[in-house]
Amino acid sequence: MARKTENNGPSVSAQEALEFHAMGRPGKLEIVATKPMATQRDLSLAYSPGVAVPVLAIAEDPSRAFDYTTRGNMVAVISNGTAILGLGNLGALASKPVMEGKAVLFKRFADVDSIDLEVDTEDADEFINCVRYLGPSFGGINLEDIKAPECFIIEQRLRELMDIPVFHDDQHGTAIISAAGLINALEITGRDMKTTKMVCNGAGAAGIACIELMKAMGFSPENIILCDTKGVVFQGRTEGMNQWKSAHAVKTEARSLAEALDGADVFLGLSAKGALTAKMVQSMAKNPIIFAMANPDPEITPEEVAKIRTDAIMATGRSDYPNQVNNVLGFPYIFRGALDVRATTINDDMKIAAARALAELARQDVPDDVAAAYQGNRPKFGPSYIIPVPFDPRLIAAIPMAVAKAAMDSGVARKPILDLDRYAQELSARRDPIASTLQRIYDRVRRQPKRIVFAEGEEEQVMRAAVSYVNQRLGTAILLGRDDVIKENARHAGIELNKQGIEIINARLSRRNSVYTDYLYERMQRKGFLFRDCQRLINNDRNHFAACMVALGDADGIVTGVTRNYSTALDDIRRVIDAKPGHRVIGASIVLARGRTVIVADTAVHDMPNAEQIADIAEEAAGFARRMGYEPRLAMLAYSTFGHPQGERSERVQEAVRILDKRRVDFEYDGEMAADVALNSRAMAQYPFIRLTGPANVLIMPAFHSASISTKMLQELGGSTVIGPLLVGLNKPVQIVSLNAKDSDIVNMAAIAAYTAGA
Ligand SMILES: NC(=O)C1=CN([C@@H]2O[C@H](COP(=O)(O)OP(=O)(O)OC[C@H]3O[C@@H](n4cnc5c(N)ncnc54)[C@H](OP(=O)(O)O)[C@@H]3O)[C@@H](O)[C@H]2O)C=CC1
Ligand SMILES: CC(=O)C(=O)O
Ligand SMILES: [Mg+2]
Repeated sequence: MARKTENNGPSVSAQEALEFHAMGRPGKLEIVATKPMATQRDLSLAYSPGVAVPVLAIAEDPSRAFDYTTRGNMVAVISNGTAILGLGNLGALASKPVMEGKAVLFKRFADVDSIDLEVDTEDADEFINCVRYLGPSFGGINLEDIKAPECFIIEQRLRELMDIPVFHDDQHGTAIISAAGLINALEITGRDMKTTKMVCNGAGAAGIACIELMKAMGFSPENIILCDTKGVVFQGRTEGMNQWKSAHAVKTEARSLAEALDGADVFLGLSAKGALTAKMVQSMAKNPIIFAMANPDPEITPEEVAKIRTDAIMATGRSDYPNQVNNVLGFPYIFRGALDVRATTINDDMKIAAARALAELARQDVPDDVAAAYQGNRPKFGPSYIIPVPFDPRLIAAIPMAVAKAAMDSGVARKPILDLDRYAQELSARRDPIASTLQRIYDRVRRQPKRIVFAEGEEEQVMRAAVSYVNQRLGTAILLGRDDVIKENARHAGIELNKQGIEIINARLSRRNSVYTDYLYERMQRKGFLFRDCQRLINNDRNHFAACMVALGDADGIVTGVTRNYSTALDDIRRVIDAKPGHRVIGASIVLARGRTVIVADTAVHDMPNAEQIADIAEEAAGFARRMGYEPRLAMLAYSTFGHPQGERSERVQEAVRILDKRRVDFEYDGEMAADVALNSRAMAQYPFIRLTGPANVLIMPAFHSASISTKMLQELGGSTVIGPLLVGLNKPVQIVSLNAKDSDIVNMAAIAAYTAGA
């Protein structure tokens, strides 16, 4: 069953899907220990006798389970497989791939630990009894793919029996996401909820929950017609009814989906593949809103709709079309927020808050790192972009925050969050380990804001970075460039520069122009530069102008690099700014990998340093590590460890270690050693004389090529996040980004420049 689509998104074949699930360890999940289990002592702590201590503590005070066990961050995804996606009742075992999938999405998107449980019964009471006793294991229960009407009874009963959130994702997750998409689609088509006519096809778990939420949000009950396999759910109908359908039965002459849809504004499809025909779409109102959400195949495809109407807003549940209205946008983040306040339940206020936050996100300008989630096609709020994609990195901060606040306001939070700013930062840190390292830097810069000059002010990503710098309250952003060009480029890119904290300076027209020229000439006159050469550099080269601004105190730091290669930009800057007295300029990169942070140097300046220079690099890097908040344990790396195997390259490193010995530096260091010895305590244990007290957190490379190659490989193959190279040792804060830097990279570098300006 090869799936072909006419869009740019991923399209997968059946074979690919099977191979994906079978490759390596079958399935999509494994359990990883969070504590070391290497020694006898570890065993004594983790298991008998040590484990008895938290047991007794929890027996005395059950809330301690959140401190000593996984409970507070653990959600069970539970199904009996009676409504697997839109595939029908295929049983508990067959539902396992979907449930494993939901569990990994919890982890990937919101750092919620999750496990799937497939319960092999269709009997509601048996199912309830199975789940109700699992409460102590979990912080929340996500029910999935259980068919209506049993799902309503099961969820209702479990909510009564359990004191943790029980949330049937197909009901409420779907309702929240469709509500968010619909809020925006109504806005774009100029409709009012109260008068919008909607037809919901599918009167099961998802359909019923969706229209309940829509009504709670302001849709008029008489304007919503519900349909199922028997047609319209009208007042007086007896066939195929249940109490949940009856609650939404309306007085209408319409009996079929086709009749109901005549003139309707909105179609919500939560039924089955192919349920909506071209003819029905034809009969809908102007600018119809069509959410064909059946999975994996929608009620009608976007291609089919496009053939007959060009005025429709079209969404499906799939990731390979625009406007994916799928509950994956909700459940990870909703549980994140609920867990973080130890909510007893997920109530309507929390659901509506999530829907509104999601809708709001789609209306905001999309920054560079978010554009990457959209394959670089920066979307603009409109018919093809009514809702963010699941990979949108803003979701992790926005949705849990809204949910947690709503939980606190509605009185269901057992552990209210007192510092919401800190919570926002913690949420961002969950998405990307870099965020927690940067958090401290951002915090301090906010307390001591700085004026940063963005030397390439005419570039779009630089303007975005400047706006973000100011919006994040980090200080003033100075954009260097021609005023008219900057304004035109900003207008074209939809960037609002007209705000306090953003200044534009045109080097040629600046009243400081002659002062800077004199300053540069003073420095360069004996290095082959005439006055007019300096004048030209100040007029035309923004790196020189920016460097003079900082050198003469008109700004606190510089960010540059998106239009020049690294070494050219550094040469420009070095004409104006020297090394700090007694220091050597180096490049240091911060590498975040598997929860560890290491600083690698020199990643930018010295090609093949001699022993003296390697020792200097080590000192600079150690100082940098301290300024970043790490107590340095520094490994002088080579291909050999303590003399084996011998080689000329290693001798230079050995010599550098001896130089550091003589200098009596005040940090831990040792070498020469191979990278595995430096980073792995077991490998390190083979050298009992080693002077490091633990695995190294600063790695000094023997040469530029090994530094550059290893950090780039870590980034590309190891999935590590690398910040840098950061310039260290200059007398003034300057950071040079890479040519392909995104706005978020530029803001980080600006923040680091501002941070070092205060150091
Ligand atoms: N995009 C998303 O995020 C989500 C999408 N869905 C999709 O919604 C669909 C329903 O799921 P769910 O509510 O959990 O399942 P349920 O089994 O609880 O309900 C299915 C409902 O669909 C109706 N139905 C089935 N086929 C048709 C048809 N051809 N025409 C009209 N109605 C039909 C059934 O009618 P009857 O009552 O007469 O049997 C029933 O009311 C699935 O395709 C699923 O993939 C679900 C959750 C999330
Ligand atoms: C997305 C989802 O949960 C479903 O289709 O059932
Ligand atoms: Mg589902």
